[in-house]
Amino acid sequence: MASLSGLCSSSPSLNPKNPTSKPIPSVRKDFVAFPTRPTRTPSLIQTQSVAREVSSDLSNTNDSVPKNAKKGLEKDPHGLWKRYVDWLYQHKELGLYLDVSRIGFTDEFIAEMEPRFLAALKAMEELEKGAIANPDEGRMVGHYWLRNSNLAPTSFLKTQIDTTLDAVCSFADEVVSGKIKPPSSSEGRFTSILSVGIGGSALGPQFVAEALAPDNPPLKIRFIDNTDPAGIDHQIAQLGPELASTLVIVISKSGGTPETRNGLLEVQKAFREAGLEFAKQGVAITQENSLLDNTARIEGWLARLPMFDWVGGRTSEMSAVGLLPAALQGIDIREMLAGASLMDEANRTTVLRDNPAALLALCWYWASDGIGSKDMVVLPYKDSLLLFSRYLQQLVMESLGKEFDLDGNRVCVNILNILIFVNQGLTVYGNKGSTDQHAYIQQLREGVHNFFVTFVEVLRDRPPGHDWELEPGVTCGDYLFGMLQGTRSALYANNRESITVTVQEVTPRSVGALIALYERAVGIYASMVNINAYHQPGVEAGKKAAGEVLALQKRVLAVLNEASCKQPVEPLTLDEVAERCHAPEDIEMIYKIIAHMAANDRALIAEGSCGSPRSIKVFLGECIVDELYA
Ligand SMILES: O=P(O)(O)OC[C@H]1O[C@](O)(CO)[C@@H](O)[C@@H]1O
Repeated sequence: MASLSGLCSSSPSLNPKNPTSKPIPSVRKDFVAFPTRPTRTPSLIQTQSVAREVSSDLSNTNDSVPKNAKKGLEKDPHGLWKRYVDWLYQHKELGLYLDVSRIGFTDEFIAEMEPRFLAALKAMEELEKGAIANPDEGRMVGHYWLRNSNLAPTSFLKTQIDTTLDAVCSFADEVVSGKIKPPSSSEGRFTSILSVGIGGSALGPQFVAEALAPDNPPLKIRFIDNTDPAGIDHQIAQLGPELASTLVIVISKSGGTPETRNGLLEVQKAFREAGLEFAKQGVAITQENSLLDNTARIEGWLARLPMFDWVGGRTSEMSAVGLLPAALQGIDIREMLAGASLMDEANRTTVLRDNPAALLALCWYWASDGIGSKDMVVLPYKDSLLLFSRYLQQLVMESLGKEFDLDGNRVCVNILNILIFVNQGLTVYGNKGSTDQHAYIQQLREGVHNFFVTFVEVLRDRPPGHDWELEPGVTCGDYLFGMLQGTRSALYANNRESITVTVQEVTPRSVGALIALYERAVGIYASMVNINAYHQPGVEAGKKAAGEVLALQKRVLAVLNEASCKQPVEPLTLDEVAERCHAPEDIEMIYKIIAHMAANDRALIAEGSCGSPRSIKVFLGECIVDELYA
């Protein structure tokens, strides 16, 4: 019998199909139920988060989840106030507070986690010094250098960072001042930005625009962040004649992401149709010599700015990716960088109580048992921070959602003396308060207990001089405040844990600090659970499968085209198409391809209907004489 605490190697004998595997017991924390103060043990996790494989004959195990029992949450008001004061973190210069008192961690837990915390900080130190912190891709991880280039491990990298920042600032200044202008707009200056990019090449700029863009920015921003043709058409239609004064920023680290390429091609077509010269209005932000970079260089685009190999997409907000769009909207990017840098500084201390990112990571670990057994609901009580949860979704989930740890093992946990494999991750969702009060907070208060909350509080309601009392002694912002505090209390009363991050105001400085806080918390948490936070192997699987679907579609088209070029036209059943494609096992996908083409008038159904796949006979509307279809 193996030790019952730990990380397990992925031995083939643990395959779910292996007959030696035992069924997963249905275990829920609620089974250890106490009416007011539930005692939870970290080794009991919710069934929805457990993996499918179980074995009681495991080797190579060690600690994955501390075994100290979770105590009930403090409910005594004096005890709670003491806990609040004892653990309250404040960053004076940033005006940022972190309250972790409503997470129920114990002193024993902190003591038990200390070695991991210190090891994680050591790993962060190495990372900042330029270690290959992303071993799979053999890359350094250098987003922290972006806000303090003196930290860059070589003078070459420092110069790259400084030069790029200067280039971003001067290009933005020249565009905003009208020195760089669109070639054929009556406006005489650029008025809009159309940002084309996806994932980390969109989410940061979207979050920052929503949070910080002034009401009347020098350039308004729009985004194309998908390959949805209707969505793209909508953005272009909304621009209308303003396309002539629109700066198109195409952002892709790799320079080869299909959705972004498609967005670019669609926008270029719109430019052609409007009689505009795209190159004079196009900017590329990408790695040197990527496909996008080469295209931009050959076509002579207005500007090209670099993305660095050592900056991941989801941590690229402080690179040209986030800085250029922000600067063009009149956002003070040096303040954003300063906020991030101050936060980074704070997160280097080995004193846990003074390290906000480590506090966050420990809370996540406690609340989700170090295996993501609970979701993180992010609730900013401020409209302008609406996109924070969406931004964090990628930052956290793409970083932490991993099957294997850094040693190539899968995590396993002990549930009632049975070891169960779990994949790592931490689910993030949320919108904003108090809007969500009228949507899903009912479930948070009384429904399935599978989450912890992060409240984001902004102390300043609106700029000075604009406030008024809509009833005696009470402003609109007081209501928002009351809703936040009320929800926090009501959730806690029902044993729902929460963290509260408070900032004075939503400013470039505080937004920079928030981004830096979460970037570091993710890094520390990943170290604590021994995973690579900086790669995304799972995303590749979906991309590869999408490529295979498109390759199959081309074969389907060729087969249909051949039959449709016959005289008379030969409508084919799905079985016939699959057989001629030499892909009988892909018949369902072939059906979906044909149904999609038929819905878009690119294939004609001769017989039957898409609701009865076996009845379908299909052909193309015209015979295409093109070698691509051969
Ligand atoms: O900037 P790129 O290379 O276009 O990638 C966009 C996004 O795609 C991903 O690689 C996932 O597919 C993200 O990590 C990244 O932010």
